[in-house]
Amino acid sequence: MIEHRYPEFHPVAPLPLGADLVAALDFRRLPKILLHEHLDGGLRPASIIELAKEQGYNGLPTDDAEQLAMWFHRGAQRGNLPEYLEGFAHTIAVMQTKEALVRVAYEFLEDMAVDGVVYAEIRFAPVFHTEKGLTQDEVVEAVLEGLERGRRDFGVEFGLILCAMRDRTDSLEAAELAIRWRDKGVVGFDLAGGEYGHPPKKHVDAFHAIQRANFYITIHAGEAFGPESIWQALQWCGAHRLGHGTRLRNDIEIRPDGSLKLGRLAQYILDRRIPLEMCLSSNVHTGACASFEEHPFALFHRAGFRVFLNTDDRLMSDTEMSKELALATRTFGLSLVELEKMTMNAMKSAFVPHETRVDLIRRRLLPTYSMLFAELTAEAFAKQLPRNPHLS
Ligand SMILES: O=c1[nH]cnc2c1ncn2[C@@H]1O[C@H](CO)[C@@H](O)[C@H]1O
Ligand SMILES: [Zn+2]
Repeated sequence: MIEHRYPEFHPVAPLPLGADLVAALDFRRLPKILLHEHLDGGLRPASIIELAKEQGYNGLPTDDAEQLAMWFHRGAQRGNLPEYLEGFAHTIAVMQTKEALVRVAYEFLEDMAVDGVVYAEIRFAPVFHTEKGLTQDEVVEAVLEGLERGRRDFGVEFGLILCAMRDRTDSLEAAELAIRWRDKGVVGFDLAGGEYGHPPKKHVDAFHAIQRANFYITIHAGEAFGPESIWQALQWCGAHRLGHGTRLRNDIEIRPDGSLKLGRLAQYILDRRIPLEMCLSSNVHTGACASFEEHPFALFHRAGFRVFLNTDDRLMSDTEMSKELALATRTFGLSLVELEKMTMNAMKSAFVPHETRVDLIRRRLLPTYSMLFAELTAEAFAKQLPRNPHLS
């Protein structure tokens, strides 16, 4: 594949940046945007053990950090969403005090810095963190405190998304909580939890409250249920983005000649540029996809949908952004142009003001990508030079 961004400026014919060069990149160096990750799905195993001791929680299956990581990962790979979600009982159990919440949020941003993420949206359900007496407002305040400290210390920008849970009946309260905390770090509202049997339209009151406040909505849809759930998320609930959207694949037909026939829903999502927060590892673990190779991410991407990659639950799915990008690059032969495009897609879809998005694109994304293009082009030229036997 010929890959070049500024051929008109180049004195010589552009060189193909072969897939091998791109795949050999250290993916931590790519400036990344993460919009779909759960705070309670990404704790460090060692921190869980320490926090459990501090809070007197005896329910952990082991107090060896490596074993614990493996335990979470094993439990999450059973091929269905309800079992995937079981591990959260333990992470939530150790996130019940102000100190614990501040720490987990702070460590999240430190992990983001190590992974090369420059802007992250993190989500969680405050209602799960009141077992020891914190109010939901105190819970949000503590998480924001940890995130603010993390922003100062690690230079990673963030936005917080509050989740309502689809099997509960208090989504309106969750929406009101999100609205109360907007302008203080909360940037949007989500609906999470088991999808099957819990249609988003049950929560229209919550979504209408968000819409009336001119606020932002993303909804988990099309992960464990089909296009009907995606359609409800968009047309009943007014979602601005979709969490996963994987099963939108069922609304796209591949004709024998390889061309695509889009159903009305898929065409709408394409035309309206609805962002799809895709999560490869998590989808394979929950059974939304049988394998990485069969994941519709590349199909969507190459058909022009506004897609980008995410981690979902770094602990449960044993992943990080660099890993997801490497995996996608190797599985689908992504080029550097495609990686950059996907990162731009994510930044454009963030729930922060337009000016902030443009600023991050200019300051954090474009310069690093330009440098990487230059570096890889130089490497490709160097490979073509005849070997000089006098220089070792
Ligand atoms: O992939 C997912 N699909 C649906 N719900 C999820 C997923 N990962 C986590 N949660 C749910 O969201 C809550 C708030 O963060 C978690 O407690 C978990 O129950
Ligand atoms: Zn999720």
